[in-house]
Amino acid sequence: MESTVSNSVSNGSVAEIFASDDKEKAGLNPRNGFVSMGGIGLLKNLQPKIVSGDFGFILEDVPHLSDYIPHLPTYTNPLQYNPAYSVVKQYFVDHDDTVAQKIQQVFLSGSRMHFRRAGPRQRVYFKSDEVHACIVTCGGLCPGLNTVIREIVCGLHHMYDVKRVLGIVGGYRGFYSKNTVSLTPKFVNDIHKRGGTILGTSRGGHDTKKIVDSIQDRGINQVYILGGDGTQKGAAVIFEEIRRRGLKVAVAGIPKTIDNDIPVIDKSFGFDTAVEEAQRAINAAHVEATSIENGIGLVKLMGRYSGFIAMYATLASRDVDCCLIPESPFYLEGPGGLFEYIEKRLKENGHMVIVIAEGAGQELLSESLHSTDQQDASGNKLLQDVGLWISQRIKDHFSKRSKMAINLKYIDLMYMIRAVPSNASDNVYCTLLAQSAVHGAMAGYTGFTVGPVNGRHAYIPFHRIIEKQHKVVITDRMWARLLSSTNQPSFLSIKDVIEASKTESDLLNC
Ligand SMILES: Nc1ncnc2c1ncn2[C@@H]1O[C@H](COP(=O)(O)OP(=O)(O)O)[C@@H](O)[C@H]1O
Ligand SMILES: O=P(O)(O)OC[C@H]1O[C@](O)(COP(=O)(O)O)[C@@H](O)[C@@H]1O
Ligand SMILES: [Mg+2]
Repeated sequence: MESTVSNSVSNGSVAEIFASDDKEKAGLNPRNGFVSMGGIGLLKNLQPKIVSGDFGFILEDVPHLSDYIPHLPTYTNPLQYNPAYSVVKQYFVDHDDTVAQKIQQVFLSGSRMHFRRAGPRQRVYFKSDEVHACIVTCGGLCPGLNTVIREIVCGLHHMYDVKRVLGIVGGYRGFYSKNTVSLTPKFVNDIHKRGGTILGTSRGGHDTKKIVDSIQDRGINQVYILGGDGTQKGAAVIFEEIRRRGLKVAVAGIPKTIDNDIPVIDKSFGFDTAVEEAQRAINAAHVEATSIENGIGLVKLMGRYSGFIAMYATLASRDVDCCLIPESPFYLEGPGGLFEYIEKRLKENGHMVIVIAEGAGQELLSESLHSTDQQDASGNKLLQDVGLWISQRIKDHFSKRSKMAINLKYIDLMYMIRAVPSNASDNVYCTLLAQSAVHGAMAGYTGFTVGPVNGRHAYIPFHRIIEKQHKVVITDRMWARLLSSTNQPSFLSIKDVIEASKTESDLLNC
């Protein structure tokens, strides 16, 4: 790969080019595109590692321990002698291997953003007996957390002969306020069959100094952090503090979000399991609705700011007549509103199924319930129960203003879909994530989140994961597919469409 940084260097190794403290001395000018982090002022020192090549090729690289620790020794990767791997053709990922962010491209136009491809490297930056790893899980539950924990422990042990892995109990605050647990392959053997996280989790409690002190005091040199957007923000701050102290500690993030709200990656683990689990409730709602005159089955699903679970569960089921998500505003009364649509559907079919994401219609609730701006310990807005509210509004409307007698059954599925163990495909996905994270840390990469981009696992710098939330784009084809599958009105005004197009171009630019 012919690579240049601001037109001034070519043919250099990426890690060499960005032995970062030298880059200003060398007169290089990596693109100074630091992003706004929403409250993480500390990250202002972190500069993206950008390498440009021919024909608009851009590699957005991840940090490496050798960026800030000179003369680090390297070692032959022990996988070279592992009978399972040594027979695999091209087992090691080449230094120049990258993954394209977009596979669909307008001919010869624009830049082509790439990430570093995940996987084992020929040389590693840790000796097996030197590694002291730890794993922590933060934020809400998600199917697959235990599988990732298991596979990090087993991957370190079986592939790299690493014996010392600590479990940090109870999320970030566990670093400084709880005892740790020693994780061995035997200890984690069966945990993928259980929902939740064997390590426990929490919100809030992110104290950077105390966490990094604990890492330093315990002699930990690889930190695996499982969590959603909030957790990855926390991981980015931890990484920066570790780098400031000049510690040889690799920080690897594994994205966890049942809402699928993390950008760049194709999909988050546990999402498929959640969608599958939602099918059972939608089926139940459908059975209830079809068994009684003018039956309405209403199912509330998770999705704080992103309606992916509701959208995919609806598309998968085909029994849903209306899907309401946070990204698509709707209204109740008058022509084109929800009540009118319900009446029409009941007249046509005699029953109806509605799926609603927890974050949908919050602006309508605030108008009628005078909401207070309460937050959870992590600073996430606490939402009002849209399911109960809308059930009541529908009942009131049909009892008072319409002559139609309805029978509404409300199923709140919120926590049911995230406490279950992960399904087969999520288990495989979790295994790949865990192994990619282990390979990356062993190879000395740090300050990265791992995840599939167009089907290939890649190392993605933290700032790309946390700068925006991944949301359903309602001017996109997927939402159009949903509308044509349910036949529901779009509820959109011209103003909403313009707003949505703006969001779409923001997302495309991220
Ligand atoms: N901006 C931030 N900076 C540092 N830590 C954060 C930040 N946002 C969230 N965290 C921490 O990350 C953890 C999980 O965040 P939370 O938003 O609850 O869940 P999730 O990671 O699933 O989005 C919490 O311990 C929280 O304190
Ligand atoms: O676990 P809590 O605090 O009740 O929070 C529920 C929230 O957790 C989620 O399941 C996931 O949120 P995170 O990914 O931020 O952890 C949301 O869908 C939901 O709003
Ligand atoms: Mg979150």
